[in-house]
Amino acid sequence: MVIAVDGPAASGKGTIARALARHFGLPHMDTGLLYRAVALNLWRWGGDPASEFEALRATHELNLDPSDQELRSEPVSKIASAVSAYPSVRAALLERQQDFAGQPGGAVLDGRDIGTVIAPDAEVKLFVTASAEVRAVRRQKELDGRGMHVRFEDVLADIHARDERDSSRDAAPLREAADALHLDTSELDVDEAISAAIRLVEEKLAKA
Ligand SMILES: Nc1ncnc2c1ncn2[C@@H]1O[C@H](COP(=O)(O)OP(=O)(O)OP(=O)(O)O)[C@@H](O)[C@H]1O
Ligand SMILES: Nc1ccn([C@@H]2O[C@H](COP(=O)(O)O)[C@@H](O)[C@H]2O)c(=O)n1
Repeated sequence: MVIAVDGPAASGKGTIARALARHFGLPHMDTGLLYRAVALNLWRWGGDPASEFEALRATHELNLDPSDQELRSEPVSKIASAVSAYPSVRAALLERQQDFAGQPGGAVLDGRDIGTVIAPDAEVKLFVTASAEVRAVRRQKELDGRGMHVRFEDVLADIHARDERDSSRDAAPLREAADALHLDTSELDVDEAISAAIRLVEEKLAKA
């Protein structure tokens, strides 16, 4: 079974995807980390994020170490958002994601284009969202926890900017798939959001 989880920045899709993977005993891929790894490569060798050619070079020999704290740093987040708009960068990362989704037994993947591009035939698609303000509160708290103190207005502006870039790009824009189940977590805490997601998946499987 493949479960596709998409949604905007800090909507809680990663938290939900990890919990679904645990609940259903499936492997999980956070596809945002791939774009972050490309961004980190580019940043470390001083490449120019405005150059699609240089961004594509940064996809070569991609070593992804999810424990690398720099993957989640602000400069890398900004570069990841920029390079993810390049069609050649997306194409370079496609096979890795589709292979993961296609493994025997299935998988859970979260990102922006899982239900629309990576796994359009996924048995279950969730589109996780929350208001921009709620997402900014969550992101600010997360950054605080990592010792990075950023003004709320700046976090909110960054969320708006990322939403705009992710939804307006030509290559695999952030879109809710027509057959996705919509989950708004604005009023839900983590446990409630996870329970709601598990319920939605189980209801969908029961109908199949
Ligand atoms: N329902 C919720 N209520 C409160 N906090 C939440 C909820 N869901 C997630 N969070 C917290 O919000 C932050 C962002 O969550 P998460 O990383 O799951 O979002 P995301 O959509 O995967 O983000 P991104 O795509 O930007 O990496 C985390 O600190 C997480 O613990
Ligand atoms: N399937 C995806 C996943 C991510 N992106 C872009 O990567 C950036 C980092 O992703 P996070 O989920 O870790 O925040 C993000 O800004 C997206 O633009 C993507 O395009 N497609």
